[in-house]
Amino acid sequence: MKRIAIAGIGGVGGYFGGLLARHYAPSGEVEIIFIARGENEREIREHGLRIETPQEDFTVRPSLISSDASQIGGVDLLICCTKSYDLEQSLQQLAPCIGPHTVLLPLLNGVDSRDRIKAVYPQNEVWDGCVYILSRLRAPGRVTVNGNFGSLFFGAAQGTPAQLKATEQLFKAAGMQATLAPDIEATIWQKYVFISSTATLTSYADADFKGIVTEAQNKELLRQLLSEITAVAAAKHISLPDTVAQEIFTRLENIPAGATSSMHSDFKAGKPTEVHSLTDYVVQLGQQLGVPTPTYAQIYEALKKR
Ligand SMILES: NC(=O)C1=CN([C@@H]2O[C@H](COP(=O)(O)OP(=O)(O)OC[C@H]3O[C@@H](n4cnc5c(N)ncnc54)[C@H](OP(=O)(O)O)[C@@H]3O)[C@@H](O)[C@H]2O)C=CC1
Ligand SMILES: CC(C)(CO)C(=O)C(=O)O
Repeated sequence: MKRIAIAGIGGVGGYFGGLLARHYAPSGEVEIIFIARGENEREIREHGLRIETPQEDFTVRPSLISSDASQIGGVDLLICCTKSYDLEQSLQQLAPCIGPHTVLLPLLNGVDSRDRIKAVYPQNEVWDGCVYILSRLRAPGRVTVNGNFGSLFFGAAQGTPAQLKATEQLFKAAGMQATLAPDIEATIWQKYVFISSTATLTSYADADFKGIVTEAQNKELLRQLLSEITAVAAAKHISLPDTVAQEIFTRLENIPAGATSSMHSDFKAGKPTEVHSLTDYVVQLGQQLGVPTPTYAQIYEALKKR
């Protein structure tokens, strides 16, 4: 992997792309390309990308930053970090970067990104991935990370094993907590069960993560959402640990005070949201698989009107 592009320099792309740029861009050992637009692109080009974490603050400069795919040309790995509702448009726009050997790796929340990418680029190798991080683009060129976790899982059932292994080493050398997951489908579903249920409920109840486990009515709604989504996963033959729901309650109890899901932050800010991929998708899948999801359906109807 000699040319790696990160599409979408927001909370996720800024943090993980930033770690790659810090390690590889100065030597040029691997070219790290940021695909960003608007004020964010201008600010990063002029002053670099500032990353603020609880441990350290630093500024990185990528090898190249652009919104113009024809200026970038072909890349070996394209890491997709847009929001779900921007996935297809960004992929179409990035056609000049995607040659026959380009591998694509989505890090979006959701379980259908790989299929959606395959629908646009059926010939390409597409991996799958997910991240655990609390990170926001606070201002153009400035990413802030909250909490002491920031991990990335990736893998592919039909990927090239040597390339997957080499990429894990490349990520780790850059200081990323990256894991090549043996069963990536189960890994992204485990993340999905967490984020779908909590993003749906934090948005609906207008409460942060702590608020949905401390308030009795919210706690009951969370139990119902978890029971519905795990039934959908089981009907899809996804092997999740029996403890998945309990682990989510434990994780929520240990999350920093005031922290909330990115979907809840987007609802509060009046921005577009990922409600389709995080809430409605479970209802749709439930209907296809004959699994009732009444709590999801009722909350989706309410969120749709906001
Ligand atoms: N933030 C977090 O802590 C976490 C987020 N996630 C998931 O990761 C994904 C990304 O989230 P997040 O990083 O928060 O999102 P952000 O909105 O912070 O970042 C996405 C970026 O992509 C840019 N973008 C979209 N289309 C294009 C394009 N065609 N060309 C260039 N740039 C483009 C957007 O630009 P513009 O603003 O101009 O639209 C924006 O800067 C989501 O699926 C989210 O659910 C997962 C775990 C944690
Ligand atoms: C819950 C969290 C912060 C975990 O990574 C997340 O994925 C999100 O807010 O989108």
